[in-house]
Parts: sequence; C-alpha cells; structure tokens
Amino acid sequence: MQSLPLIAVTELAHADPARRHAAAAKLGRASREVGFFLVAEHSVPRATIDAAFADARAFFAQPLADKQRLSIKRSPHNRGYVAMADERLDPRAGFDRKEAFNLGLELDANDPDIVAGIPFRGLNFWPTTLPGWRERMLGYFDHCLELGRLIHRGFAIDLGLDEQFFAPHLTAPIATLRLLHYPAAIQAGRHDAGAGEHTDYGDLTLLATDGVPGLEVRSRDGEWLEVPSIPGTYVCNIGDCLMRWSNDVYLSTPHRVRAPTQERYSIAFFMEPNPETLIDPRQIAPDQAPRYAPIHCADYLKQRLDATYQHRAGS
Ligand SMILES: O=C(O)CCC(=O)C(=O)O
Ligand SMILES: [Fe+2]
Repeated sequence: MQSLPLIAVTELAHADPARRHAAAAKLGRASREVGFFLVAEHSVPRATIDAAFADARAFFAQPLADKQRLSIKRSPHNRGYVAMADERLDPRAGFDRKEAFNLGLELDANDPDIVAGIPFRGLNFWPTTLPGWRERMLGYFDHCLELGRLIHRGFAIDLGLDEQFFAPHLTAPIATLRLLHYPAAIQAGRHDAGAGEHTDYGDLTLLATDGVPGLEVRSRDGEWLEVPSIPGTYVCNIGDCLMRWSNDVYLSTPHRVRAPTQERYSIAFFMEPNPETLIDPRQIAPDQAPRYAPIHCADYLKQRLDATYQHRAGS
C-alpha cells in the first residue's frame, strides 16, 4: 500500500502547539479513514529494534520442549509461548502458520494487583538459557510503551480532548509485546495464512517487521493491499477497543499475513489501557448517540481472547 500515511511522531510532542496540532490532524485523518499508518522519526533506537529481532530469532531457535515449558496454556494472563497451529485468528479459516511469544508488564509476585487477582496482572514467563534476554525485552517493551503513549497524545489532540486525556489510562496498561515467527510457505504460490484475517483487539498496535513482506490490509473497497515492510519504520493500526471507545470515529481495519515465501519475523506491541479503564464512548464522542455500552478494558479484552483461544474457554 503505497499510500499509507507517514507520521513523524516527534512532532506530536513539539513545543509549538501549531506543530503538534498539524501532526495530530494527519494522524487523526489516517485513524478515521484508513485505520493504518506508518510511524517514522520515533525515539526507539535502531540498534534496540535490531537486538529485539536477534533475540526473537534466538528464542524461536530453542528446542520445542524448552518453548513448550513456557506455554501460554499455563497462563490465564495471556503470557508465554504460542506453538505452531495453536491459534486461529480467523475462525472460518485454518490454524495460523506461526509461533509467538507474549510478554506483558513485568510485576513482582507480591504486586498488590497480582495478589488481588486483577485480570491480566500476572507473571511473565522467561527463557532460562538466553543471557540478558529478559532485560533487553523489557527495555524494548518500555520503548514501545513510550511511543504508544506519545501517539495517544496525538489521538487526544485530534479528538478535541484534553491533550492528557489518555495519560491516566496508560499508567500500567495491559499492553502485550508479541514476538512472531512465520516459517516459509510449504509450497510457493499457495495461499496459506500466516495469520488469518482479523482486527486487533486493543487501542493501538505498533508493528516492527524484518523486511520480509506478508502483511496485507483490506481497503475500504474490499481489496487486499500489501503493506510495505520497512525495517526501522513502525506499521501502526487502530484496534477494536479504541474504535469502540471513540464510538467508531476511529476505525480498526481487517488485515492478515500471507505465509511468506521466506521465513519472516515480526514484533507487535498491542497497547490496551489499564485493566480498570472504562471504555465509554460518551467520554470521547459526547455529542453522538453512543453505539456501545461502557465496559471495563479487562472485561472487553477477556471476551476477545476467549473467542480466539480454545484453551481459555471457561477460564
Ligand atoms: O506479523 C505481522 O505482520 C502482523 C501480525 C498481526 O497482525 C497480529 O499479530 O495481530
Ligand atoms: Fe493484527
């Protein structure tokens, strides 16, 4: 898709309000019309992104038994390893040809939220034989969180809200960092799904790719368009939670990943607000008739994940 808008995000925090507003207007237009945009001039160092990809490769290169010890099936909090064919993003299609690893906010076992059983407040699972891996992943997580907060500041400006409207809802968000590995397609030309057609569940997704194409976005007129894969540039999209919160002012857009002709890695950061945040469209679009009932962020996400994963049924 040649026409994905490119947002230079440092402008969203520019000291000159006119510059902030101009960048936010561009971001807003993309969020209302396309639901996807590219992010450049961000503050995540290229070396940090490259190291995250090297760490992802090292993780997935481990023996399956080591990865399975960290299985997401052992976590009610959406953390851990998703094996090949464990997930089906499009329930009408086959299982996805990918493996993944999720981590979230790092908390201490004695954290009051964990002790109180707050949904999605749990412990991360860590590989034990990869030195420095945990620290680098948490460093990358923090960079993504900062970038996600900055983009939310742009959303607030564009939506005519207080510039800091989202800030109190993003202090300890449910955000998930997800490493993804797609093996090469079994047969050239076969249209296997690396990831089935879906929309993302949260507010905002920041996606880093390794340069191997595969991601396709459905345009408003139903055509599948290839998204350029530019290392160092984030592909970002609006998720269903922000679509709902904004009363459909912002759009989440269906996308999928073709099984690539060569092995492909990507790293997604799914940003959802704090678990207790009330997703109430009347806050963002007070002049419109609300299309959705208010719901707590954690309850909304739980509904969506339960529908995706068989192992969560009844959890
Ligand atoms: O790997 C990609 O390019 C996109 C993955 C994706 O859409 C997802 O995990 O939600
Ligand atoms: Fe997605």
